[in-house]
Amino acid sequence: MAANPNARRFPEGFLWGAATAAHQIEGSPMADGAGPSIWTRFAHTPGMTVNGDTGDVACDHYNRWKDDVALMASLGLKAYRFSTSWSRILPDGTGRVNQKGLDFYSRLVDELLDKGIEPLLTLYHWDLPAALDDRGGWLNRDVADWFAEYGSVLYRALDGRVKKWVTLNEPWVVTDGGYLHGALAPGHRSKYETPIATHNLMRAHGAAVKAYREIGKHEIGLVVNIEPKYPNTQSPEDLAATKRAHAYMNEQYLDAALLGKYPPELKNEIFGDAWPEWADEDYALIKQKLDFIGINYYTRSVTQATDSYPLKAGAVRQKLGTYTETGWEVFPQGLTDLLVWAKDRYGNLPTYITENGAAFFDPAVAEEGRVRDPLRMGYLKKHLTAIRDAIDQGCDIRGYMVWSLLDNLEWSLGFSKRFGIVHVNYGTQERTPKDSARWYSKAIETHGASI
Ligand SMILES: N#[N+]C[C@@H]1[C@@H](O)[C@H](O)[C@@H](O)[C@@H]2O[C@H]12
Repeated sequence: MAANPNARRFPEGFLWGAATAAHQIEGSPMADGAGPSIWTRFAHTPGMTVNGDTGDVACDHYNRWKDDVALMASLGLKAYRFSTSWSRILPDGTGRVNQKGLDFYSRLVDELLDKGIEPLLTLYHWDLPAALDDRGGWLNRDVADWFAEYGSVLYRALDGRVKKWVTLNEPWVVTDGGYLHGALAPGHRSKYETPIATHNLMRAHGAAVKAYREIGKHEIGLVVNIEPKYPNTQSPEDLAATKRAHAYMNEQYLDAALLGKYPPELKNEIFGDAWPEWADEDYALIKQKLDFIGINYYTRSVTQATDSYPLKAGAVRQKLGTYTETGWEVFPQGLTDLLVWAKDRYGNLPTYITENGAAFFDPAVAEEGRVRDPLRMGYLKKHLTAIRDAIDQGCDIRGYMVWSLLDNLEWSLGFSKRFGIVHVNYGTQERTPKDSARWYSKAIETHGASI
């Protein structure tokens, strides 16, 4: 009997989209009165990025935004997740509003709506105003008020046209990369600063949600990157290491936001005396009702005990695994496992997969204008199937944003890794939809039946 094509359709209202971030695609970081961000400074610091790549031009989206929205519409996208640059809106981080910066995002939102594409706006995707970093940035408790002020400017200007807001993108990466290991802006390497940055990020998240409840009338949530940890062996050491890694990456931020507490492993097994005691009112600020959570999923980690600092846990490369250009194992089952874990732990909140995708070596644009990227198509197919499986297990998954719409600036990796379903020629800025974009368009058109 022929398979029922509707058997694999996604639920009615499932939101199909793509994601980007301001610093990674916009370029023109100082245009029209904008102030520098920590990434403007970090990328211009010799040795901090591959080939010294910066966001000075990136995908020139700041100038090409209208054509990029037309491209999204041609692909049939129903939603577009993007971030706003805090220092375009508030060049000094607080106080004076740069109207030209606000106008850029207002025009972008109107164009998206005109094309029938729902905007999902992320307030913070790693590009803290340099002026605030000079005042301590995420290490200064005042940052919660600064962030709420920034969010409020945007809420007042855009709420109603924007109906899905995100406070933070991946706070774990902000702290682990920017404060513990120094691989990302602002490039600090301190076991003592990391918990403080974490806590202030979560206080800022809470303050921004509170401000939204006073101004906004729609939905707001938090986006986290989580990665399932599977023990390499059943030895006590590997099991304990896996538990630590899971608490540090997967439980830490959602527990704070949704349960009003941090996992005990953070103080007892990872940070020790570097983990301060926080006041109860901080937890009350952090734990705000959320309308949804966003999960960014890329890979899993088979975990073993190591002497890594301070986690004492590390990933084991799988001999039979398939790996992406960023060294991440392709493991779609991990997405299903994680979604079920989050449902069971946090009570099946409405959830969006706010990022999922892969960097593979893509061939150049062929003469006939094609970019053949079968590995990326296979990755997307497997992970959308994994989401479908999670939905069948009762998870309330509301949408999927492929990372990324465009090849773009991959932070410290510069332009060396391509995640886009659309190829970008950085010399000419020409956009060319890859085979994966055409495949994704069909998936959207058939609501998943063609996957
Ligand atoms: N690396 N990588 C790809 C992707 C990155 O480009 C995004 O900005 C982050 O939100 C998240 O880390 C994922």
